[in-house]
Amino acid sequence: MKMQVETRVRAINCLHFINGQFVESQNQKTFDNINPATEEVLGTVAEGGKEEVNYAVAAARRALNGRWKTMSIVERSKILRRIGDLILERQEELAHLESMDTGKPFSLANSVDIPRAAFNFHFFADYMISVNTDSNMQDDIALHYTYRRPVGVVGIIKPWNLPLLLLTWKLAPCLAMGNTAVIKPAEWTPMTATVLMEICKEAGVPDGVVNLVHGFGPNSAGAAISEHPDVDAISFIGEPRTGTAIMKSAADSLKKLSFELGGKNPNIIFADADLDEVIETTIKSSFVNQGEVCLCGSRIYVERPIYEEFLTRFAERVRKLKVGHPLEADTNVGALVSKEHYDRVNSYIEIARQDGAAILTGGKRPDGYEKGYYLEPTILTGLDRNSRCVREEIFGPVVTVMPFDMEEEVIMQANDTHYGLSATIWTNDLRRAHRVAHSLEAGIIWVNTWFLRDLRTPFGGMKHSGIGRTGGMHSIDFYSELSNVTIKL
Ligand SMILES: NC(=O)c1ccc[n+]([C@@H]2O[C@H](COP(=O)([O-])OP(=O)(O)OC[C@H]3O[C@@H](n4cnc5c(N)ncnc54)[C@H](O)[C@@H]3O)[C@@H](O)[C@H]2O)c1
Ligand SMILES: O=C/C=C/C=C(\O)C(=O)O
Repeated sequence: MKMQVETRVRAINCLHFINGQFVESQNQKTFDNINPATEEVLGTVAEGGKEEVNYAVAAARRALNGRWKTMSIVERSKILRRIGDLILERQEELAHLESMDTGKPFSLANSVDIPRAAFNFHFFADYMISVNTDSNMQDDIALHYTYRRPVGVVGIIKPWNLPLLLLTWKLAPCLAMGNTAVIKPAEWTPMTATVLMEICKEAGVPDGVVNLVHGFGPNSAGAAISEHPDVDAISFIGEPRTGTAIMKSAADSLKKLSFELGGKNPNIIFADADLDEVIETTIKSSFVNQGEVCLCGSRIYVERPIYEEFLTRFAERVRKLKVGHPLEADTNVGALVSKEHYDRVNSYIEIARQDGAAILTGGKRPDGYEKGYYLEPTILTGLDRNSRCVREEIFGPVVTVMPFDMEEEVIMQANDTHYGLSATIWTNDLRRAHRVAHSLEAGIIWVNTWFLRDLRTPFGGMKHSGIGRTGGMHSIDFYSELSNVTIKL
C-alpha cells in the first residue's frame, strides 16, 4: 500500500452507552467488527438485546424529567454547539474510524461525513432558538397560542453507509427539542457512534439523555427498540422492507414514525445540457462512497442525440477512477461495506450478464486486490426496463445507462418504480426543467446539480422511499408535539 495516509488512530472496541456509562452486555456477548478493506478483525462490539434496550429506555424515560427538562433553551443550544465543536476537534480521528468501518476513502470521510456531522449539530443549535410558535386573537373572544413539548423517548435506528452523518442528522434535532434517545447503529459500522457518546458526555449532555445499544436488527436490539412500549417515536433510515418490519412492531404502541428509505434514482440528461458538467457530476452521483448513497443516480437516461458521446466520455472518466485502499491518498472508490453486501452487489452483475447487458466498464475486482471487498465502478447498458438491475436498488458502484427520445417517455420510465427518493435533471431549457421536475415522483429533485444540500429544506422520499420529511421546520415538527391553548377573554 503506497501513499497511505499517516495514521496513529486505532480501531476501538465498542461498548453500549447507557445512563452515561459505557457498559458490556449483561451476558457479555460480543461480535467481531470486520475491516472491509482488509477482511481483518478491527475489534469487538457488545451485542445487545432486549435486556440492554430495556435498561436504556428506562434511563431515557427518567432523563426526560430530569435536568434536561428544566434546562433553558439557550443552555441546551450551547450543549449542541459544543458537540459540533468537539466533533471538529476530533475530525481526523473520527474520519479514520469511519473509513476503517465502512471502507469509504478517508479523504471523503474527512471532507464530507465528519464536517457535515458537526454542521448538523451547529445548524440545529442555531435553528432551535429561532423557532417561533403561533398565536391568534379570535376577535375579542379568545386568545389561542401554541407551544411545543418533546415527543418523549425516541428510538434512532441507523444504516451503515454514512454512519455519523446520518446519526447526527437525526440526533441533533431530537436533542434540540428536548427529547431523549436510544440509538442503534448499524452492526457493520459501530465505531463513530460510540465516540459520539463520549463527545456528548464531555459536552454536558446529562446522563440518560443519549443512550446507545449495539446489536443486530431482527430478534435483537433493533427489534427490541421498535417494539418497546415505552418508546414514543422511531426515526429510521434503512431499507424499505426493514421499514415495513419496524412499522408492524411499532403499531401496537402507535409510535410516531419518520422513515428515510431506499432509492432507485433517475438521472435524466437532455441533449442541451453542458456535457462537461454532466460528466463530472455524474461521476459523483454514480460512484461516490462506492455508490452506497441512497441519493445516487443509479438509472441514467440520456437523450439519444448525445447518448454515444456521453457513454464514451463517461466510460473514459470512470476508467480513470482509482479503486483502492481507503487510506491511500489518491483513492476515489474504496471497499464495499461487508462480504454480505459485496456478494449481493456482485449478484446483480451476474443478473445483468444473464439479462444480456453490455458491461462497459468494471464488473470485476480490481487487479492486485485479493483481500477486501473491492469492485470496479460498473456501467451497464443494453438492459430492458424490466431487468432487476433497472428496477431494484443495488446500492453499490453499478449504474445502468439507457437512451430516450421523448420527454414524456423518460418521465414515464423515471416514475416506473416503487421508489421516489430523488431525481436529477440536466437541461438548460428553463421551462422544461420546471415541467419535468413537477412530473417526477420524487421528494428531492435537483436541476443541473446533485446532492446540493441546504439543511432548512425538506428532505425525504415518497412511495416506498420514506414517510415524512426532515430538515429545518420539518425536523422540529417530527421531534415535538404541538399543543394549542385557548384562553377565553
Ligand atoms: N433515504 C435516506 O435518507 C437513506 C439514507 C441512507 C440509507 N438509506 C437506505 O438504507 C439502506 C442501506 O442501509 P442498511 O442495509 O443498513 O439498511 P437495513 O434496513 O438493513 O438496516 C438499517 C438498520 O435497521 C436495523 N434493522 C434491521 N432489521 C430490523 C428490524 N427488524 N427491526 C429493527 N431494526 C432493524 C439494522 O440493524 C440497521 O441498524 C438502503 O436501502 C439505502 O437506500 C436511505
Ligand atoms: O445515503 C443517504 C444520504 C442521505 C443524506 C442526508 O440525509 C442528508 O444530506 O441530510
